[in-house]
Amino acid sequence: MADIIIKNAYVLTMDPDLGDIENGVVVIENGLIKEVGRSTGSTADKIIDARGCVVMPGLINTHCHAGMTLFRGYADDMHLKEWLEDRIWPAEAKLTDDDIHIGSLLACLEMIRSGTTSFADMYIHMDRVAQAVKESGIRAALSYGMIDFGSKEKADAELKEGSRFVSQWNGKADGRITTMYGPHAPNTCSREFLIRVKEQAVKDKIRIHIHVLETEAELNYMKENFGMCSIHFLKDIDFWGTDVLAAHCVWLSDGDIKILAEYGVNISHNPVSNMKLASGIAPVAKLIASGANVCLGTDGCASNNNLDMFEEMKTAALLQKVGTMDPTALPARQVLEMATVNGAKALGIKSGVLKEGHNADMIIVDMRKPHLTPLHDVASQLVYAASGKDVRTTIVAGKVLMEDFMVTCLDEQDILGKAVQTSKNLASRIDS
Ligand SMILES: N[C@@H](CCSC[C@H]1O[C@@H](n2cnc3c(=O)[nH]cnc32)[C@H](O)[C@@H]1O)C(=O)O
Ligand SMILES: [Zn+2]
Repeated sequence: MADIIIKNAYVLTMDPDLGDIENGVVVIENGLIKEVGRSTGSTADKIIDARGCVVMPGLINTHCHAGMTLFRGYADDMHLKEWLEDRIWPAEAKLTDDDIHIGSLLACLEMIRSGTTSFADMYIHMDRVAQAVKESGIRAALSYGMIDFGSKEKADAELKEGSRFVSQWNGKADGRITTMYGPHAPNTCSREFLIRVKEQAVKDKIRIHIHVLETEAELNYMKENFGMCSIHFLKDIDFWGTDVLAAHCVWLSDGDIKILAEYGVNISHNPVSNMKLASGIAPVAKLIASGANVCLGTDGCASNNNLDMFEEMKTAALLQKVGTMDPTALPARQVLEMATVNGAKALGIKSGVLKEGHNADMIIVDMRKPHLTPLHDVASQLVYAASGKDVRTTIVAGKVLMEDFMVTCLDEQDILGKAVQTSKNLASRIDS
């Protein structure tokens, strides 16, 4: 007997062979998808009737700083450099383990509510982020963010903590937690340090998550200090590969795009953050055309200011269209691929598609709403008309984390109360 059968659903499998199944079933057993099709002979403990709904792979947020939910609305309308150096970094210096735990639980709640089933995170106090992931039931690829600013002492300490985190948490929570190495960026980490991190990551068979060319200032800094941009610089030190997740990649030349595609680098596009911080427009259409794996992230809540991947999908499509002055750029299906299949590839997880043998990570979106009526094209509706608030049910590893808009995995009211209190206490500590 299976665990769950979802029936009467429009099944958006995101699998090129299976395609969309207009009135289909999904069968879940032992955390995995057992069957996807028009009907099933199986029976299950739990039957979910998804009439009028779409069942689809859960969305994968490939660039996040979950603990930063506590800074939602704390520092807006600023340039990245001042935003980080004058507001965010001094505030982060006052964050405690408990703060990060509550902030991460809040992030998990928000993601589960808005249809995200996996996220990639780079932050500090990562044990408590991992604890929040473990408790909530969501899936995540976690990294301790490392910055050395050219100091050998700092480099040693950061790599030690990064490695400790990897060895402590990789594969934990029944495999829902994977880990990555998180060197912050080419302009905050030294060349020597980046080389060491890459060596360690290869040795440990662990992926890498890094910010690359988010701003024009980084491009100028790299040119001044190394006579080349970050893409060529990282090529020069043998950093690139399919094991790397590079966030942002806004300031690329055509030559850079070729390099990223050639090395099979995974690129997390984060359009809302890029627009809010006025960082620029990443050449996503060109990257995809060149064969690069482009996925989608929200970035942290201090530069977004929410974790709604539906909003991110719509923004990605619109930004590419206006950026290239071409309304055919980044069509709805392609954006959905970025947020599902491509994200899974970037994190190295067997999710992002509804297919037998894959992780049972999926969401049910309720389409019986005024703003989702009439329904001519499901992909178009999901990207251009829906929002995270339309997600009715969220399932990760075969466990129902939210059902009929009720979060079942965490005590939502308790976390909301604690988050308010935590951010108040934090604000007064920052001011003192
Ligand atoms: N171990 C490091 C922290 C690095 S964590 C990752 C860092 O990325 C920062 N961050 C968040 N969003 C962005 C962004 O858009 N660009 C660059 N950095 C960001 C975040 O605030 C955090 O400080 C230290 O002790 O300073
Ligand atoms: Zn970031």
